[in-house]
Amino acid sequence: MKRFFSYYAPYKLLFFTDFFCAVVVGLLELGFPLIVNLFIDRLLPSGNWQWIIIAAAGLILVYMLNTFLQFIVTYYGHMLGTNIERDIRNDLYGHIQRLSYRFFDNTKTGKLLTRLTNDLMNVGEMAHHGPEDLFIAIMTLLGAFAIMFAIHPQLAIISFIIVPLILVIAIYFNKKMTVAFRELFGRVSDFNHLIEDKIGGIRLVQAFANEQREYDNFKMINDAFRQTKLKAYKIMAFNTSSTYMLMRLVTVFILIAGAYYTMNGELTFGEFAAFILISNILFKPLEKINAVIELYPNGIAGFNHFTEIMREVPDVKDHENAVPLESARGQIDYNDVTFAYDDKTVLNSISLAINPGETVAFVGPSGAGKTTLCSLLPRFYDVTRGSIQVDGKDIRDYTLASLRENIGTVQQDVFLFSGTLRDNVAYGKPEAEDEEIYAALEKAQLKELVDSYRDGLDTVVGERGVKLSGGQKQRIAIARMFLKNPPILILDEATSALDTATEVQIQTALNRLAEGRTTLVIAHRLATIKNADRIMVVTKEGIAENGSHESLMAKKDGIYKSLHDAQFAYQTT
Ligand SMILES: Nc1ncnc2c1ncn2[C@@H]1O[C@H](COP(=O)(O)OP(=O)(O)OP(=O)(O)O)[C@@H](O)[C@H]1O
Repeated sequence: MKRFFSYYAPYKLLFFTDFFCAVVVGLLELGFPLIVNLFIDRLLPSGNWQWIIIAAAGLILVYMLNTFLQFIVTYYGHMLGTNIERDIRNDLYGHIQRLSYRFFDNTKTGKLLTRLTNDLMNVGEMAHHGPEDLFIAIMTLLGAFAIMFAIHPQLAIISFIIVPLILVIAIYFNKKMTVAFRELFGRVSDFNHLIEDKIGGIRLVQAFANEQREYDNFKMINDAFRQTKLKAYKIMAFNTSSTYMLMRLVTVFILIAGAYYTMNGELTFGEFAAFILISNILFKPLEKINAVIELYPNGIAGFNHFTEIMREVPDVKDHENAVPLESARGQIDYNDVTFAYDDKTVLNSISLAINPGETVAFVGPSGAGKTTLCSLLPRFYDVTRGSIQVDGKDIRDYTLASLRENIGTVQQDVFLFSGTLRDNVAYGKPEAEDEEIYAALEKAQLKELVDSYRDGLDTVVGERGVKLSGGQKQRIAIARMFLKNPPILILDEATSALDTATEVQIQTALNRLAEGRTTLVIAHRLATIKNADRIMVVTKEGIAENGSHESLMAKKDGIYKSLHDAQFAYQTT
């Protein structure tokens, strides 16, 4: 709660203006029955039209003022809620971005989508309506009671007897709704996950002609979503209708008891009318309290989900005395490195040294841990035991941002953002001039292609770059690296076969990119790494072989030699 209210701090003025206007609106509403009372008991018997018109004109002024205040309450009140929603969303997004690979390995994107959208909309609604409506409702109830009590204490007490019962019922249903809405939120997030997964993979679905199966699956989840929603709405309907019934009972009570007191001469006609009108006004705060109670579970569930994610601590982060890595020379040392994903040990006591400017290729069976080994260098994960050093210093002693600025990664599965070519190439250097971008494209063997597009650098690449071929995407990733110009490179070689011309283009671009940088290549096709300074064979047991292509080929029963021979035999068949 403390955290929730801290979001109001920057908007104190907005909050109090909105609050003040809402209080005045509530008070002015209460004035109307009193004016009717005056009308019936004083002005009507006097027969003085002048006073009647003055009173009517006064009433119009009051209504105009109220209309203006209502506008402020509705607009600025929602502005308050939206501002808070925006701030919470910014904090959440900022935090999510800092979380480590491990978090994303175990979290569904659809869930995060729900947290950032639906959940926070509900929090915004609660932020606006929660405290304000509750306070105004309680104030109006007390004000109404005070007026009724001043007119006729006994009738006032009779009218209010049911109010606590209405509140008790509302609280009872609120508890039930909290449970129902929590379930509903879970369903929304499953739903978003499903949509994200299946629409993202629509090409695969269509390629396997699995539309019907996916549609049936979707219908099933959609139905479960509907069921959960109906459950929540049923509780809501019980709450609304039982409260409505009890509130109408209040009117009947007032009618009967009021008629009795009026006939006994304890109440004037005007006071009787005022009582009935106030009982109608009474419904408003009760309905408001009810609405807040309906809103509350949504908002609380949303805010709880928010705090849950905010409590996630990134397992890879800067330590207090971390220093920036300026421009790395590129000396890399793995010292007795062991690494496990959760409880699955992938790397065991690996030690290796790479000299500045050297190109080292990692080869080995699939799943041996080549990618994992390289992803420890930019600290996508931290080592479980041992240490990795860059230029003689533990990478955990450098600030994370500076370490990653010094390392460029070209992944086998190139990710492009939906935007233009310029956005994607200049992603690592947004301030780059067009000439620089073109120079990078040239080095990546892509300039001709970009020139052939009518929109040049402004060509839209489609979602995840669907409008480009695999080879083109690879070269965009390479161009990105030319622009970023890091001293250390990690190249996760594409496994997919490209045509010879494209392969030659990419290889030329990669060789050029590797020049003068310390380069770690995760190699799948051995033909491409013959010229690497050194080749290391990674197996589940560790680095099994280490040397140049020639020296490894000279080993009679060497793993590299057998891998190489097997690939060569496969390619020539
Ligand atoms: N994020 C992850 N969470 C849990 N286990 C993982 C994760 N990434 C990889 N693994 C597991 O770690 C092991 C090593 O995977 P890695 O991708 O490093 O191997 P690789 O040698 O690069 O394989 P390939 O040549 O097929 O790309 C595999 O058994 C894999 O299943």
